[in-house]
Amino acid sequence: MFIEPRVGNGKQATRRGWIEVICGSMFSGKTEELIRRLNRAKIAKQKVEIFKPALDKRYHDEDVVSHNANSIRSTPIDFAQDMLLLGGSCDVVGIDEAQFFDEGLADVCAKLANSGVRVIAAGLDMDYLGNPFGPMPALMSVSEYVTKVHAVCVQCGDIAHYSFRNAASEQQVLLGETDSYEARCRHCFVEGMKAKK
Ligand SMILES: Nc1ncnc2c1ncn2[C@@H]1O[C@H](COP(=O)(O)OP(=O)(O)O)[C@@H](O)[C@H]1O
Ligand SMILES: Cc1cn([C@H]2C[C@H](O)[C@@H](COP(=O)(O)O)O2)c(=O)[nH]c1=O
Ligand SMILES: [Zn+2]
Repeated sequence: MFIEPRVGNGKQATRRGWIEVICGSMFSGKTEELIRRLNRAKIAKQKVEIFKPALDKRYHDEDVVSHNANSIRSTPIDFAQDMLLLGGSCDVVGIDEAQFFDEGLADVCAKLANSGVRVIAAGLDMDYLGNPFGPMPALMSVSEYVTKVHAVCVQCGDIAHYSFRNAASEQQVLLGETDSYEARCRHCFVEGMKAKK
């Protein structure tokens, strides 16, 4: 389990920020883990702001909601840049569905962290083809902490780190749940991709 770091010699003149990334496939518990960390920050009476891409309105217009119905209030925004205005005065900024943000995300998160904000971003590291998703690789490379969480393969019960798409669409962005996706291990993902051809 991720434990909030508290390091340093206590002589720092200014607040220090950092970036945490929670990544993995669909159903791997990214949103649950994000909500857990943000709730702990709220218990510590820290000022918390949560953002999600405006395009993700699967469960709720504003809330970030996990597959097992945990939720937390968030602000939907269109551009990563919007976080600078709203998140700059916070102790902690949470981001869900980070893969849907524009390529400016890593830079925005770095700016927030440099100004003393703790940034926690959750997102898919790979799309349905198994390719890196949007700004995630860049974000992971500038982060202090990367936690990869795993789902359970619905085919064989092994650990899953792929999101296998059952729907016909070949667009990278296709919002959905178990209607269109299943968590799969490497073996079952490769078998599924072969069967599609
Ligand atoms: N194949 C699966 N493997 C693991 N958890 C699953 C699976 N399918 C559904 N779930 C549910 O999804 C929850 C995780 O949801 P969530 O945090 O929203 O995941 P993510 O944000 O990574 O998609 C689990 O606690 C479990 O209740
Ligand atoms: C793999 C993949 C997923 N999506 C969509 C499907 C869901 O709406 C979200 C992921 O949500 P989760 O909280 O991680 O379960 O992303 C997509 O648009 N394209 C893809 O390749
Ligand atoms: Zn499997």
